Amino acid sequence: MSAKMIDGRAFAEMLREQVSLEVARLKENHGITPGLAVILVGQNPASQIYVRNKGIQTKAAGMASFEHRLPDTARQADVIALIERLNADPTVHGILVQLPLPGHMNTEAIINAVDPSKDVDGFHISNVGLLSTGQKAMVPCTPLGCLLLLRDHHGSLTGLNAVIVGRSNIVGKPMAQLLITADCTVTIAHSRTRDLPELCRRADILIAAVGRPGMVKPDWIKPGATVIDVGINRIEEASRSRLVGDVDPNAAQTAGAITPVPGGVGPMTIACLLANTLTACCRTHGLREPDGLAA
Ligand SMILES: NC(=O)C1=CN([C@@H]2O[C@H](COP(=O)(O)OP(=O)(O)OC[C@H]3O[C@@H](n4cnc5c(N)ncnc54)[C@H](OP(=O)(O)O)[C@@H]3O)[C@@H](O)[C@H]2O)C=CC1
Ligand SMILES: Nc1nc(=O)c2c([nH]1)NC[C@@H]1CN(c3ccc(C(=O)N[C@@H](CCC(=O)O)C(=O)O)cc3)C=[N+]21
Repeated sequence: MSAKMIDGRAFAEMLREQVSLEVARLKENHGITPGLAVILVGQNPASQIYVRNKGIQTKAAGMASFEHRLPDTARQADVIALIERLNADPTVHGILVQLPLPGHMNTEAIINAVDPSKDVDGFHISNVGLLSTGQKAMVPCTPLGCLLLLRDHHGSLTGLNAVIVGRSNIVGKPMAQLLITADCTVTIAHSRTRDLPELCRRADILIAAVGRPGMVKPDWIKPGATVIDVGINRIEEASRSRLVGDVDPNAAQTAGAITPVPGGVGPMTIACLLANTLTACCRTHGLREPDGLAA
């Protein structure tokens, strides 16, 4: 049997369409245009592509897009001064600082300089705390995207065993919080986990967020399980570069459903960023939040 391919690209397009409609309504009824500011420090080629795509999709949704590029040589104080300016700017409802930052900068200090109500990445300690205590937070885009795909596929997630491979602050940990709130039984695995294949075989929902091409093998998957491949790995092959996930493509023969790479979680991340910007804008202005866009 071959798994159902979960079409993240199509789902993300639907989500962006929904965001566009709400943005148009906000403009029409309240004269407000949601704005997203993205800060890019340095020349990381992958980051440049992501930031460009974000700008294009932000504008396509009818929102205002502000891009701020700083050189590698910028000082941490310059980045924080810029963030403070954006915090105070009423036309900016969301602020994203593209990661990774250059090595001489303290990522935590920079993330925590963002006004939590504009923290559309959901990385600020206040939002992390709100999420982990089950309160209304800004939710990190990638885990939110995974949750929306899982809810769409399963309906209720109650009682399902979820195994998350990866414990980063941007994917693994917030993913665990969301799935706990969705009444899954959650296990987080990492590089020190013993007998990872055996643990994965117990998962009804398996989430791979590791950064190792094809690490998750077909015989690690419980027949019929849902597999969400968060990994984005660029590999060089026959002098061309292509994107692969953390899951071996042959896993589709064991899984019940699986997200492809590309075309799975990646497009959902950007769609959720736009949804979060809209949510932040509605909250700032005390307006009703559109249904179905937040966790
Ligand atoms: N689709 C999207 O929108 C996004 C995709 N990504 C992709 O997701 C992947 C993970 O990203 P991110 O969370 O930032 O990565 P990190 O490098 O921050 O975390 C990787 C995690 O994987 C664990 N790990 C590493 N090797 C193994 C192993 N052999 N067995 C088990 N666990 C292991 C690490 O364990 P330990 O903690 O013990 O070191 C760590 O917890 C990357 O490919 C990244 O490009 C990331 C963000 C968004
Ligand atoms: N502050 C911050 N927030 C982030 O959310 C953030 C970040 N920094 N740094 C980098 C990672 C990575 N990330 C991706 C977003 C979209 C795709 C995406 O659209 N992927 C497409 C393919 C794109 C391509 O072809 O390169 C796909 O999977 O189909 C991938 C990865 C967000 N991240």
